[in-house]
Amino acid sequence: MRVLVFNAGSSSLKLGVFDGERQVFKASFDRFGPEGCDLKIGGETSRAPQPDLAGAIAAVPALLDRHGVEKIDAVGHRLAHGGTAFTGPVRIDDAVETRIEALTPLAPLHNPAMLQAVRLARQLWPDLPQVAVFDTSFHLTNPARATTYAVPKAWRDAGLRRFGFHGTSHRYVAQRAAEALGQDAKDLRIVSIHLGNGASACAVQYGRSIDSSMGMTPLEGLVMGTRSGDVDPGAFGFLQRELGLDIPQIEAALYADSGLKALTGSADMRDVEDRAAAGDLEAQLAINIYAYRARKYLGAYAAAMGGLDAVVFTGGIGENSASMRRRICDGLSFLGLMLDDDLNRAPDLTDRAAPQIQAQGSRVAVIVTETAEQLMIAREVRQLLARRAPVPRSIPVAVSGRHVHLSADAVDALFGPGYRLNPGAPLRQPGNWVAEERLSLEGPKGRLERVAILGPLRPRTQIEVSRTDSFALGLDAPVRDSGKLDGTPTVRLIGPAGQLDSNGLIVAARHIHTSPADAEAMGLTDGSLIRVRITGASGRDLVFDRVLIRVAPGTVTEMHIDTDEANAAGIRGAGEGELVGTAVAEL
Ligand SMILES: Nc1ncnc2c1ncn2[C@@H]1O[C@H](COP(=O)(O)OP(=O)(O)O)[C@@H](O)[C@H]1O
Ligand SMILES: CC(=O)OP(=O)(O)O
Ligand SMILES: [Mg+2]
Repeated sequence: MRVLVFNAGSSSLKLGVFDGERQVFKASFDRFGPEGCDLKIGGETSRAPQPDLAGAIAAVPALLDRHGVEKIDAVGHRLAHGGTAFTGPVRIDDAVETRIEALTPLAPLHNPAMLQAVRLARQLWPDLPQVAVFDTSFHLTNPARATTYAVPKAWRDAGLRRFGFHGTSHRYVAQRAAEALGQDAKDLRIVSIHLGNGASACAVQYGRSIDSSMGMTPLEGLVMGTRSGDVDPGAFGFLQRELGLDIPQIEAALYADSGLKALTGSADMRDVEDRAAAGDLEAQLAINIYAYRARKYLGAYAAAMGGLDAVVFTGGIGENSASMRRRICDGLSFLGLMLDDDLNRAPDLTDRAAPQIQAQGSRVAVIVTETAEQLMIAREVRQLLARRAPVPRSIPVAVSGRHVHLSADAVDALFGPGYRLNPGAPLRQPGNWVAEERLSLEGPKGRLERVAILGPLRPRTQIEVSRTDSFALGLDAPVRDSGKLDGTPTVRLIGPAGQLDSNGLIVAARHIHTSPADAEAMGLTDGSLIRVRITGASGRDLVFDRVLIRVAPGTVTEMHIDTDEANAAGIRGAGEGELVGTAVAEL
């Protein structure tokens, strides 16, 4: 299948034609100005007359004609804002186009050009499938504590929340970094730093985005080409009182006349670096501000994830500016992150290489790689068009009350050296049981008594509670997949023979255990995320999105939810779920 991809950014238009994974045509327009722009085709750069993005998009049909690009089977489009409505790629029809248009005020620098590309392509190829891929959807896994602004409820009810952008890029480079390290992204805590004209950092914890520096709009966070990134919201009142500016004026200036452009007169990091090297003090300050902001987010995300395994740089600046990478990473040896200057100087990024540039002995890997938004969009288009609808079937639902999995050391500490737990009632998953023994949990706020212990023993102690329980304990338990325990809070376990302070306190992410045969029959694969409708006698039916599929031989198909989720769906003990759709895949 040949897929044409439009990636309209805020300062460039990138085009790609992909035959499967192979890119057969590549072009980009950038550095727009009144006298035209740079047009890159393959590796050749020439000047073209288009002064802006709109002109470049209008010039695409002639460009494709000139280069004999034909026999396209589908078209993919990058869209910046998908709100909460678009959780993954979607076939574009009139209704989808209207919904995308409604989101334009939230991405005024991006959605208009992107929509222009959509309209042009739908006009040119009315019979081809057209697919929108959204920057925001990768970040829909962010927990509420990351997406919620502390503002009046009426504002939040109206939709004010954080989203995050550059999701296609963060997803690709995090995955690429994991591959380069020979590890599974599900075992890594990665900070992805995309520094293009727009810039954002993203915390990718065990394969999922848990936070990113852009917010409701692509204005929050890092310093960018023409955007401010973080500013005190108190600035709005100040600017109105002191300069008589109204909100549209302030907003327009924060999007288009701030960032590097405001600090130096040029939005282009190449110019800023050249001027700084020639002794320009404003350019030097701009570089310092830019790097300092990025370094702060890097440190913040290491803290948010409870540790850091890898940092990956991408985007025009992240890929090409060794000095910016150096400045961002300086002073982070306390995190175990040290750069190697020689490796950093000129990493070879050809053929999607992802070289490591950390120093010997650095605990944190540092990777540079070219982003591949167009390739990812082409993949998403192929996958969406090939996707077999999941085969609906009913799935038994089990409600997991609070429980603990203990290590052998923990059993010794709590029940006495050499103690063996007594297996009681068997669980549905073969080989698993509830022990006859119980223990207590204690946190700074309170205590939970008679907590169940599940066997067999595990290499690491893991304590699974509901969100409500975590507040009763006074601890902030993160939502995690089983076994992903680094950086989790410590809780006191109290047994008859002793007590033990152990980390490993989590709220278990909802999931479905299934066997390879059942997964095949349902059209599902390990690691995919699906949507399940829970039906019960209570009439409080609920659709759970993003339920993780865990395929393993010898398992009985069963969905596990916690007591908070069960209460919300009005089920007790056990219930039934029905597979109703597939959500976006994770990394
Ligand atoms: N060699 C380089 N050194 C420093 N910055 C560079 C270099 N090459 C490109 N850049 C910067 O990359 C930014 C554009 O990034 P890019 O990812 O292409 O933009 P977009 O967000 O529009 O896709 C510009 O600020 C440009 O100056
Ligand atoms: C969302 C965003 O900022 O995109 P870009 O970097 O292409 O401007
Ligand atoms: Mg970009």
